[in-house]
Amino acid sequence: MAGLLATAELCDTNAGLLASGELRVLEPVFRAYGQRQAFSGPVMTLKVFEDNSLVREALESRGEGKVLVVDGGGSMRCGLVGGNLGLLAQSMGWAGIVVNGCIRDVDEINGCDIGVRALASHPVKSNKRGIGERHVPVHVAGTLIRDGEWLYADSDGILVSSCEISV
Ligand SMILES: O=C([O-])CC(=O)C(=O)O
Repeated sequence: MAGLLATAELCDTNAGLLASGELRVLEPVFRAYGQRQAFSGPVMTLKVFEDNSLVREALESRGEGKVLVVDGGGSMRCGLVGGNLGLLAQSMGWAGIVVNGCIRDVDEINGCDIGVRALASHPVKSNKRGIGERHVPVHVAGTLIRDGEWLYADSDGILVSSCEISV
């Protein structure tokens, strides 16, 4: 796709970075949502548990092409992103959202011009108590992801790199 890097090609041409761990592959546990099947950008991390206050707060700021990585601890008990937050992410210029947890309002999110990856959907909303951490290293799908690293997602999978990779 124009302007986006294919993850398979990135892995083929950066075997050294893969071996050193500078380039890492998330375990293939995600479902794809949103209009953008492929997306990439610098990462902002959040660590939360069944509370999406910090997710809303992050998406209310300018995305500038960034990818919001939300480590929701893999909870299967509520959705951390819904249709309103999907629209907010789109209007604030986020490239995508990766959720280690669930989302809801799937049909609405699928209409948004962003890329979304999540473990599953769940109809229940999350708590809103403002609890969580911003910009902390997170472990998602077997992979360490640090704030400011680069994430590349397409139909084949999701990669995280310590620095931006160009072809
Ligand atoms: O606000 C929430 O909890 C998530 C949601 O339903 C939405 O974004 O529309």
